[in-house]
Amino acid sequence: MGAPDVLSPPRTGTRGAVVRILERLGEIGSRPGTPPEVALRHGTLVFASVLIALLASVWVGTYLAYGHPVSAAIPAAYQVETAVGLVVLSRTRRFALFRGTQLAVFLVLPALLQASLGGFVASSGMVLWASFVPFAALALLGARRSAPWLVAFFAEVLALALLDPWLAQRPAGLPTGLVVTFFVLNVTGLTLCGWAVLGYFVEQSERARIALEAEQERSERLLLNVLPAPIAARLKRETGVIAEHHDAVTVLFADLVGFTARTEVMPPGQLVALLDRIFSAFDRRADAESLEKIKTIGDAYMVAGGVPESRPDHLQAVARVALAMRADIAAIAQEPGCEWLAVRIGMDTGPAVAGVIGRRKFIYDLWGDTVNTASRMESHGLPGQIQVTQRVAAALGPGFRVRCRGTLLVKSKGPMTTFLLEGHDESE
Ligand SMILES: Nc1ncnc2c1ncn2[C@@H]1O[C@H](COP(=O)(O)OP(=O)(O)OP(=O)(O)O)[C@@H](O)[C@H]1O
Repeated sequence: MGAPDVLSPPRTGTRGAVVRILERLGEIGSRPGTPPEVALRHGTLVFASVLIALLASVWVGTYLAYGHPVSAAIPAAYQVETAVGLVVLSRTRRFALFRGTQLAVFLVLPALLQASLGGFVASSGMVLWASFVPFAALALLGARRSAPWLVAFFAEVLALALLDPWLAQRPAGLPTGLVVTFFVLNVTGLTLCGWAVLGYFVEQSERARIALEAEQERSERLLLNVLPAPIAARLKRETGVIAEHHDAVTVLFADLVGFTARTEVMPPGQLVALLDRIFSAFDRRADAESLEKIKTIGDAYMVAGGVPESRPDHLQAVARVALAMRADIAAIAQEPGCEWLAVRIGMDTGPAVAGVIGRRKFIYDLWGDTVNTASRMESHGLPGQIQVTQRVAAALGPGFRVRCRGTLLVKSKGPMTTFLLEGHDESE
């Protein structure tokens, strides 16, 4: 069962190239086995750090050009710190260390740069960049653990505000046009970084959501393969045993006669393939009548009607399936090498308890006298025949042809009059 294509990000064109780069970045800080959502956070910070380090070149170049090497050294220090941090991260995979230093450096450096340039106005509000820190902390650490970073940012802005009159006495003296340009750059740059990081986050979460949905759908399909839908729904809501009494159900057991003996002469692969072919045909017959396949037990097949939801025609539906199963086996037995194949079918109808028991490898099953008797009808039956109880024969109704077999001594039950279901007249 292949995963749907929606899971795969685009692999071609510019978008594909960007996705590949982002994925590589995400791998840098993640140990093998890191859950995808955690790796996503790692990748986001690495991506943001690299993006901002690249943008920092604009400030480094400009301050150098205008003769402010100390101010230029501050964004350059961020670039060096990021490069060293990434190398250490890729070697140690200690993401917490990288995260802590990145946040701290990104909180402190814009404030230092602002101070070096002469306060809020002269630096074009450089401390704005530090507002990125509480947002990043929120995304990386969650609301509670990011609170100290928010407080630290506020404290920093307050300290700079208090120091501003003093800092403003030593302005960097950059041309007004450049100061305004930097205001524009700081505001737009910060917005661009925020947008890109948020966009990356949204894109990744969307992919994770789609992957999760596909996964849920797969498990749902698997669950519905082994449990009837209403029972699966109940099992998801409730814990504990599910056992429901049903007044009227019909149970069928079908056993492949001589199959066990064949295991000694037929290659196992061939035998299993034949069993698969037969049981798949039986599955189709049960599905066609909307009956609940209960299980296979070795070379036996069990199906029931009237569970988990009651239906008035449970007996007739199971009887039709019994005849169809017998016809399927008769057809396969015509094939060369399969002449030995025959099926013995038993049926009974009446009350039963149906449900799910156990905690592991559980299945939906049925219990009670009706089930035991249906099993006995099969085990005391004849190859190629459908043996049914008197109550089945009496309730089948028009269209079904039955013949009395006689009285049998049935294990655990004593003498029982049984019947053989011979056919069904479609016209009835
Ligand atoms: N849910 C079920 N699935 C498969 N087989 C079942 C189920 N319930 C009952 N049977 C089978 O029905 C048959 C008859 O059951 P019953 O309880 O009358 O026999 P028993 O006393 O257990 O005797 P034994 O198991 O020795 O044949 C048993 O072979 C039992 O395995």
